[in-house]
Amino acid sequence: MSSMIDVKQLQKSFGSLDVLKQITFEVNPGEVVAVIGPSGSGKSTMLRSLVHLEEVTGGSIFIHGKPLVENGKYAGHTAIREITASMGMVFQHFNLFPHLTVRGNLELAPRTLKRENPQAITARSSELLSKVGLADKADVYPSMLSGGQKQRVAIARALMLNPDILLFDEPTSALDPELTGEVLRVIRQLAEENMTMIIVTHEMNFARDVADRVFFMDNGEIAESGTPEQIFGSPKLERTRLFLNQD
Ligand SMILES: Nc1ncnc2c1ncn2[C@@H]1O[C@H](COP(=O)(O)OP(=O)(O)OP(=O)(O)O)[C@@H](O)[C@H]1O
Repeated sequence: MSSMIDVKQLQKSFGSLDVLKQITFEVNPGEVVAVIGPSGSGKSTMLRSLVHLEEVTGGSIFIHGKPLVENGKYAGHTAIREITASMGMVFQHFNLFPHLTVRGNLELAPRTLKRENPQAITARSSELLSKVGLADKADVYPSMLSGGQKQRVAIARALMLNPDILLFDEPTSALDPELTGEVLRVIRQLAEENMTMIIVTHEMNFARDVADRVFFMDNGEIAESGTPEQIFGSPKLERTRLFLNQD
């Protein structure tokens, strides 16, 4: 089985700060990977590198076997656009466009790309808003929504271009505790539908339940990786336990 995401010796520095130190991992189709670890360990930078929101300083990223960057050398603009279009990203702070309605947020990218006719795009945005339980919010502006609703809109938006990989950067960290459940339910449903996902999260119970594998990042490295049972259950993983106990 060929891997969906193949990262080799990924390296990223900001000046003299080595944020990613030769990170290597693979993600298989349909796999859900939860990334945990202390603040500043490089989780966001790793995720953002996959969708070219950060340029790495060394190493390789292959998506579906296609090189986004190989040994530190980036593919051309067209190839980068094609490769990153197969991935959707959901951010901590939703990043919705405030001047567009919910439906406008979903339809902006597909309308700009003009790959589908407008009727097909509208049918798809309606379908995805139903999927995240917000069919009745199509015509409202983001400012009218709760944080949990905004994040569900952001997830629906990320699905509009039919990605086969979804990346989540702390999707519930900006939410009041009572609103995290509705967002986690949507992510769990996507996992049941076999969406390939990498989820950076501080929700340990969620990571334990939904992930096939857990990466524990520390100081720019994947310090430990394994099944949730291995990561959360083994007394051998001292560094991980220390972090989990702090949380
Ligand atoms: N644009 C930047 N310029 C300089 N340093 C940066 C930049 N972006 C991130 N860093 C640094 O890189 C390190 C890793 O940051 P990153 O956001 O990837 O960590 P993280 O594990 O996601 O942390 P958190 O859980 O707090 O979001 C931090 O020390 C951060 O200060």
